[in-house]
Amino acid sequence: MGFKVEHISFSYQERKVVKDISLDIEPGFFYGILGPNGCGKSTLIDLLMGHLGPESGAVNYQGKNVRTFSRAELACELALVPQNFYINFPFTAREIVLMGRYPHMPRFSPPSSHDFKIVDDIMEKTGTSGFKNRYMTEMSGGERQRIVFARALAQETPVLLLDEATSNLDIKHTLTMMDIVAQEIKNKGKTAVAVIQDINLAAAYCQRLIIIKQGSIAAFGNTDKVLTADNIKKVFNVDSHIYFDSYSNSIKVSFKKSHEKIFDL
Ligand SMILES: Nc1ncnc2c1ncn2[C@@H]1O[C@H](COP(=O)(O)OP(=O)(O)OP(=O)(O)O)[C@@H](O)[C@H]1O
Repeated sequence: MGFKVEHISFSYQERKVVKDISLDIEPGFFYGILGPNGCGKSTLIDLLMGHLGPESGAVNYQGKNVRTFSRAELACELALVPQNFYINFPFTAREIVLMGRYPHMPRFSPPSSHDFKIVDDIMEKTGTSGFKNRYMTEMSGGERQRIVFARALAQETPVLLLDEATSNLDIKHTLTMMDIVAQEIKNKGKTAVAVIQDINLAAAYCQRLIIIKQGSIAAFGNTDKVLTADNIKKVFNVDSHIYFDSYSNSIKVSFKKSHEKIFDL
């Protein structure tokens, strides 16, 4: 059933940043959210997660208002890789990934051998085993981001929400993370909704795009239908050329720089 978002609006103080958004997010697809800085992408993720409540309209998940789920219930359904993850307590990387198992553990019970196996398998898969005993407070931004991704996988939820989850990652780890998300969708029928700044990365992985401009939906649909030069111009005010790239087997966007050639490259 997925998410049914019905006419939601949200303001910070007096300023409306989400304006009458309606969306159906069907299970089993990779959705990308694109749009300029400050257009409301992270706020939309917070509304989907139930962290924020809309001032009008509703976010329904599996036919029920997301705000009526308990925190524990939601943690078994939705896992978030946030844009920023701050921690000042010296947990090790493995302890953080193990936190992804908490929603599945009976109250006051220690983690089982099954929980530890899931954690260790996921750390292996995400290439994070090498620093499992290191403190999160002593890791680089990209290393921390990979651990928070591993924690979200350990939660074993049907839905993954990613808010610029690859922003600190090098190209190898970016592709690894996106491949893992795509496999989770294909093999386990999961749903992913990812805020992505890199339009070409979204084009390569996302089956459907939600393009936002100033808090409203500018375009929504299959990537090959909505990723057009017209939409990019309308939303980002940038000229572009869209083509199919057989090497990456995906749509690519080439952007026009300023009209004057600045340097000879
Ligand atoms: N806690 C807050 N209080 C007041 N205004 C906020 C708050 N959080 C965000 N905003 C404002 O709401 C608008 C939407 O913010 P949001 O973080 O959703 O944008 P975004 O599309 O995710 O941006 P970016 O691409 O820069 O991450 C922005 O103008 C931002 O300044």
